[in-house]
Amino acid sequence: MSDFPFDTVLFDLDGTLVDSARDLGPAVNAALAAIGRPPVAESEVRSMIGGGTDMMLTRALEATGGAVDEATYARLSQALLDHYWAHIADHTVPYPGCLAALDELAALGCKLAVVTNKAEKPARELLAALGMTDRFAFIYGGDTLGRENAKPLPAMLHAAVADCGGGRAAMVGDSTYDVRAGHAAGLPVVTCAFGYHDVPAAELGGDATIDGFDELVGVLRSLA
Ligand SMILES: O=C(O)COP(=O)(O)O
Ligand SMILES: [Mg+2]
Repeated sequence: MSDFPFDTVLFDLDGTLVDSARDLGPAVNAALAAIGRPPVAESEVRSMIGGGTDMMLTRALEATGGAVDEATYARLSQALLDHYWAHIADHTVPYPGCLAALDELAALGCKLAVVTNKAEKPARELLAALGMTDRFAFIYGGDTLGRENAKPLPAMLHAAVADCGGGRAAMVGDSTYDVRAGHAAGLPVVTCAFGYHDVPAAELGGDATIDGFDELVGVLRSLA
């Protein structure tokens, strides 16, 4: 029996397991270009990720001249998804040390699951493209339980923990959505300084922050 304090560890995807801004940025810029808007810089896109691709599009439109009518929005949302689907893993990679940390947690007997606001289909496609699918017992996307149940609500987290067999669980994420969802689910939350957020990770209100995946297992032990 492992003395590790958690049975289940839930992970956010974008900005936590994988650095995906270099593929999400061009996708949102393809949508903006369709209506003649200027592109947003990658540094700016990074602060728009975390609420799902529609939230990213809404924020990019606000930053480049304001909202558009519903029909245009629907067209741009589809353009973004089409571009993203075609380039989902062109540049996206797991963060340094991520795979080793997942191996270590698995060896400690932890069940691992993904709880992302990215829609489930592209989340699965991305994890498959990176050869990461089999590491996770369950993969929840922002639409798996209906968009209205995406983070910051805790529904996906509750479901994923139950799927993993219950027990002691922790959440690892990079944004306010993750901290709020984790705490609403009653879980300790580790935030990732290397991810996407508009305030420093240490100010997101999580229980601990890591600067790299080499710190994750030790930090989780310290949360016991
Ligand atoms: O697609 C997004 O904006 C966010 O996805 P995440 O929940 O994995 O950070
Ligand atoms: Mg994220």
